[in-house]
Order: sequence, then structure tokens, then C-alpha cells
Amino acid sequence: MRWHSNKPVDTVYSGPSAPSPKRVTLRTLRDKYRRGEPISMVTAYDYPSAVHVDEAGIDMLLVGDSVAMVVHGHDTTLPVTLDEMLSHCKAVARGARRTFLVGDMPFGSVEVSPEHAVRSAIRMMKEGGMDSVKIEGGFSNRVKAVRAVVEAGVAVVGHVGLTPQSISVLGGFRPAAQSASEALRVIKEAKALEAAGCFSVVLECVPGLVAAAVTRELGIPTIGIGAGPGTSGQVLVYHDLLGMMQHPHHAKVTPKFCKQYSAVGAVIQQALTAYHADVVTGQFPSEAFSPYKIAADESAQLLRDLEREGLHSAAEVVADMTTEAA
Ligand SMILES: Nc1nc(=O)c2c([nH]1)NC[C@@H]1CN(c3ccc(C(=O)N[C@@H](CCC(=O)O)C(=O)O)cc3)CN21
Ligand SMILES: CC(C)C(=O)C(=O)O
Ligand SMILES: [Mg+2]
Repeated sequence: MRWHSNKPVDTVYSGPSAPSPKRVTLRTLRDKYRRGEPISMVTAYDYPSAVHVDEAGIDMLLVGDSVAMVVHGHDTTLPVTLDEMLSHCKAVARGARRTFLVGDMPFGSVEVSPEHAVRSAIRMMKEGGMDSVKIEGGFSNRVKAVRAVVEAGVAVVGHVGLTPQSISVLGGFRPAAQSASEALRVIKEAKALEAAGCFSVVLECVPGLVAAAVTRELGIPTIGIGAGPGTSGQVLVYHDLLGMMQHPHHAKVTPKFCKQYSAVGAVIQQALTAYHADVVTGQFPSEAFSPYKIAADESAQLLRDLEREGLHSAAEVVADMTTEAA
């Protein structure tokens, strides 16, 4: 009860039952945007990563359908289902106390009709515990879906430029808006998504000039990924920015626009190799990691019980280890 306390804020208990930090809301995001303050966004797919993102002060957390590639090992984002996304959303929601949560609507959860999109979006909110959803694409049927979802009372982030869920028609993860006509289309799509009620739009893999033009044209924040510095905010994939995807197995899916702020993949590899070596050489677990003891009178009783039952091998071990300990 912060408002009843006369202690300075930093002496207030900050353990698990501490008062919750102030949540980022749509209001907070709009205020930042109006003041021209950049908005930070990162993906997370599980409880521990959500805790880290939350504690870092990141404004928005995206439970991205990139989970299909980064966590499930698929080559595209297409296979992940709404039920799988919901499982990740629930875990993330348990770890996030402050950051604004966006659930990525996976391929197959919005396309059929606006009603279909509304039903899926409601599940993201109700079951997934999200604060909003993100819907990929700017074609007119997607704009209609966005409008229906917003009218149902769900805040929506749009997503134009490279739209990985359209890989089947795009033919690959290619940068978007590189011709005048493509760039104009992206700008018009972003405008249409704003008009349909999106509170923000992600711009993926478009030239910085195009992203800056969209940003100036819109009255809502743009969040760029591989879109240069001229957007209202930035988003990166958690594992990419931590440098967890350096192994040749997944290095191919780490996009070149990603700055690596650490080399966590190398740290993990080194730790696992060291653990393996310790197990093989018997250095783990040492006394320090063998905490469970049996009292002397209990082990003496156990020794008698084992001999009585004819369990001589076990009895021998108990006898040897009791003398060792003594
Ligand atoms: N780990 C990860 N990070 C991401 O940022 C991310 C995903 N996965 N999966 C979903 C989408 C796909 N993204 C990607 C993936 C690859 C490139 C990329 O390397 N593009 C190349 C061209 C590749 C080609 O032509 O096939 C480039 O030169 O930009 C870009 C964005 C961004 N998203
Ligand atoms: C790359 C971001 C914007 C995304 O959609 C995802 O991670 O799924
Ligand atoms: Mg996505």
C-alpha cells in the first residue's frame, strides 16, 4: 500500500509480493508518441523471457508468431496454431506485470472472415491474457477484419511491409517497398489500417525512407523492424538481440538488421559443455550440491533393516558411507 507508507520508495519491499509497478497502457503509449519519445518492443514466448523483458522497462511485449521459427524450429511462421499461440501468451502473461502485451494473430486465425478474426482475437484477450492483438497485412479483407476486431473492443496493431505469413505468395523473406509502386502501396495500406482503428502499425523490412514517410503520414506510432531509425519505435526478436541464434543451425534465420546486444548462445553452449564435462569426470555434484542427509540413528536403523531383509549390496553401501561420514 504505497500510499499509506511514509518510507522512501526505494526502501519499500520489492520481493514477489511487492506492489505491482505501473502498467503500460494504451494511454501511456499515446502520451509517449505525442511527446516524441521512442517506443521499445521485444518479442517473448515464455515466462522467463517475459520476466526479463518486463524488468528491462521495455514498453511493449509481442508474443510473435515468429515463435514458430525461433522456438518450434519451423522454416516459416505458417505452422503455429492459435492454440499454440495461446499457450505461449498465457505463459508470457504470468511473467509480465508492467509491459503492454500484444498477441500476434497466427496464419489461419483471421483470413476466413471478419467474424473469424473477432472470434480469434477474443480468445487472445480472454484466454491468452493479452492487452491487444497484431494482425498481419494491409489488403482490403484484412482492413475489414481489423475494423471488426476494433469494434469488438480489442486494440489492434497493424503490420505491413514484409508480411511473413504471405511467404507462399511472396516466395521468400524479401525486403518490401523497394519500388515506387510497392512503397506507395505500403503507405496506403498503413493509412487504411489507421483509418480502420489500429493504434499502431509495425513496418517490417522496408527502406528507411519509406518507413519515415509512413511515420510522418500517420497519427499513430509506427514500430519498425529492419525499417531504419525514422519510426516511432523499434521491435526485435528476443533471441536475435540476445545473440542466441548464432549456432549454424539457426544462424540462417537471424536477419542482418538485428544488432546483437550479447552472445547468449555462446554462453549457453559453454555452460552445457562444462556441465557435461563435470558429469563425465564426476566433478558434479560435489559436496556443496549434495544437500540431503540422513541422520546417524536413521542410517544405523536402515543398515539393520537392509541386513534383515537380505539386501546385502545396499547394506554394504550404507555401512561404508556411514563410516566415511563418521
Ligand atoms: N529469428 C527471427 N527474427 C525475425 O526478425 C523474424 C523471424 N525470426 N521470423 C519471422 C520474421 C521473418 N523475418 C525475416 C527473416 C529473414 C530475413 C532475411 O534474411 N532477408 C534477407 C533476404 C532473404 C531472401 O532473399 O530469401 C535480406 O537480405 O534481407 C528478413 C526478415 C523477420 N522475422
Ligand atoms: C517480427 C515481429 C514484428 C513479428 O511479427 C514476430 O516476431 O512474429
Ligand atoms: Mg509475426
